Amino acid sequence: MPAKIIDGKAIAADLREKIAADVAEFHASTSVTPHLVAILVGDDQASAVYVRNKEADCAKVGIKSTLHRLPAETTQADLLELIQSLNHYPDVHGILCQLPLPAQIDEQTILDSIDPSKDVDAFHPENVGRIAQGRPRFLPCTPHGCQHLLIASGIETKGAHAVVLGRSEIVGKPLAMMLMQRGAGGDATVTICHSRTKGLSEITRQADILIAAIGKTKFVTADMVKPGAAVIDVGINRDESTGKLVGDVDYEALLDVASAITPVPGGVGPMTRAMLLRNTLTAAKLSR
Ligand SMILES: NC(=O)C1=CN([C@@H]2O[C@H](COP(=O)(O)OP(=O)(O)OC[C@H]3O[C@@H](n4cnc5c(N)ncnc54)[C@H](OP(=O)(O)O)[C@@H]3O)[C@@H](O)[C@H]2O)C=CC1
Ligand SMILES: Nc1nc(=O)c2c([nH]1)NC[C@@H]1CN(c3ccc(C(=O)N[C@@H](CCC(=O)O)C(=O)O)cc3)C=[N+]21
Repeated sequence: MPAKIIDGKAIAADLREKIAADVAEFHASTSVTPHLVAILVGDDQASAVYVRNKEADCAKVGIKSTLHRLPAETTQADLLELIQSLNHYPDVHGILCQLPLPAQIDEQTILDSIDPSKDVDAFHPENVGRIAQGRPRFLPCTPHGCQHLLIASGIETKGAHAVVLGRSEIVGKPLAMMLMQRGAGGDATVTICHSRTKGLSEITRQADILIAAIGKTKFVTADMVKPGAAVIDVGINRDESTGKLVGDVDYEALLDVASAITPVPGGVGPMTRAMLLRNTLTAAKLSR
């Protein structure tokens, strides 16, 4: 039987409807419009896709959004100054600084400078620590999106072997942490793989749930997947020849192996954006 295609676009649209209602209710009782500020330094490709859709998403749910586009040669001091001013500005509830940043800027310094109560990416060490301890303020958008896709598709994480490919601070590491936590969308037995992992395909073949977040086109092939596994493809890569967006897994081949799979586009990407809206509302509530 061909894999069930997990429709991230539709699941994200459902989430947005709920968020729009919550934003309206919050506004009715406080007169506050949640406000998200995104900062894009230079023009990374994946970031450009993200930015393109973010503004429209915000408008759909009644969230105000502002984009600061800074040139690729922006200095760290200038970026820090902008973030400091946004930290102090009461009308700004969420701050997101797009990664990666140009080489002259130290990412950790920048992420550490964002007020943790406005940190809608959940990248600040205080927020990461809270996630690790199982008492989150914000959940990171992409991992939360993946987890929600599993829950909404009825894929049991409890007791499942989840294999996460990739250990980045933005996707792999926090996702592994969340899948391991007690409760809904958690209670999985988690293995994390990275570029130094030996015998990768033996490990991926043990996965009931396989999550690919490595940034390599069609890296996960059919022989790496156990028949019946659920596959979540986080990758957003540009296919050199067609110019289209493609994931980290060989989607066509996996349709005959997996029990469920997310497409790219239309899988995790829209979920990331929906979770960002949710976090912006949470940040606005925190500011009261
Ligand atoms: N859909 C969405 O909403 C989002 C999508 N993305 C996409 O997800 C992908 C991953 O992003 P991100 O986590 O930021 O990427 P990073 O480049 O930060 O991390 C990639 C990870 O993959 C590992 N890796 C690389 N090559 C291999 C290999 N051959 N075998 C095993 N592991 C490998 C790396 O290992 P090591 O640590 O050893 O270097 C690293 O841990 C990208 O395509 C990105 O565009 C990202 C964010 C959101
Ligand atoms: N601080 C920070 N936080 C991030 O969360 C972050 C980041 N920096 N840098 C870049 C990556 C990448 N990322 C994407 C999110 C959604 C889509 C997305 O919406 N994808 C659509 C594509 C739709 C289209 O083609 O326009 C889809 O997959 O269906 C893509 C990429 C977030 N990231």
